Amino acid sequence: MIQSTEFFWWKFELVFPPDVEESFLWFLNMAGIKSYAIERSPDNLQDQTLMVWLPSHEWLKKDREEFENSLLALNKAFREDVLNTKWEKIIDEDWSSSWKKFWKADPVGSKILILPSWLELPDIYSNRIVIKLDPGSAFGTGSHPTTRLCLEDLERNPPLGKKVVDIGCGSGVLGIAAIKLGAKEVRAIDIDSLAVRATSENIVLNNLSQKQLSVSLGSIENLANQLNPLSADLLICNTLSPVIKELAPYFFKLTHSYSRLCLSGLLVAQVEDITNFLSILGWELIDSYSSDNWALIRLCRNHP
Ligand SMILES: C[S@@+](CC[C@H](N)C(=O)[O-])C[C@H]1O[C@@H](n2cnc3c(N)ncnc32)[C@H](O)[C@@H]1O
Repeated sequence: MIQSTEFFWWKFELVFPPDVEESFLWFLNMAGIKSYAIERSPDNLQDQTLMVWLPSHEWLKKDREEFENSLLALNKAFREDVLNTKWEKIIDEDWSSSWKKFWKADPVGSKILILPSWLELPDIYSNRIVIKLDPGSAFGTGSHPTTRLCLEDLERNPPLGKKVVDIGCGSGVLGIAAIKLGAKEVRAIDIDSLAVRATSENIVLNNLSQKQLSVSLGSIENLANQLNPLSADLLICNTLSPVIKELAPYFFKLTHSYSRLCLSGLLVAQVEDITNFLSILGWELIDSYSSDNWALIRLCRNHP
């Protein structure tokens, strides 16, 4: 039995270059770590600091050493030099408020504002479409380039009156944006129960109804195998390239002849490979956009 006085958080910090972020986030996901924050340089080009908060009773000395060694080995694979790491004991502090201080109201594109739920709307952004977010422990603060690419794409191609499916919804940010930009209905799904909880909470925060935006736990096959799968006009999926490849065979089942796919989470270098892969499954590239080495692609069906 753990006494409350014995409990504390380990805050671990690691500085890393932006081009290896995908690998580090993938590693954290694999290690089951969902509570982290990243402090980025304003231009997203300099080294950034990853912070994770680990409960002391689950992360004993050997676990922390193993974790740090695996991260450093990953880092070495990309760079010759080993970057500094730091462990800090955080006593009497709730991790969920520790990372909140790294968040600000964040304008995206020309119309959207991501507003952390604990902040007031700054006057200068009062004419923007506000998406209130409390990400809980789920990915999707809107600050990651892959999420921004999706939000900008929704802004460029507002889904007016459309039915949308959001696979891997994280905090629900994309589904909420889709509704606020005119979508009729969004079905969101995620394999992570924390993401489903965060999305449910963010639906309420943004005064949306379950009819507008519904969320469920599972993967694409759960949606596709439902008695009445939604025939989506737009399918959004922001996750990594290997996951998109796994999900792709289900895209036809959830869409119709004139549907569009909006896929993000890809590295620019992966676009050609994934486009060729999707072409075999009946999807044709319409557009691609990139930011900081990340890419988003839009596709339509190349046959009915
Ligand atoms: C990069 S995050 C994107 C979150 C949010 N959509 C955004 O754009 O910020 C990817 C999300 O996909 C979820 N995910 C990964 N594999 C999945 C799968 N096979 N089916 C559904 N969700 C999945 C993860 O749990 C995570 O929440």
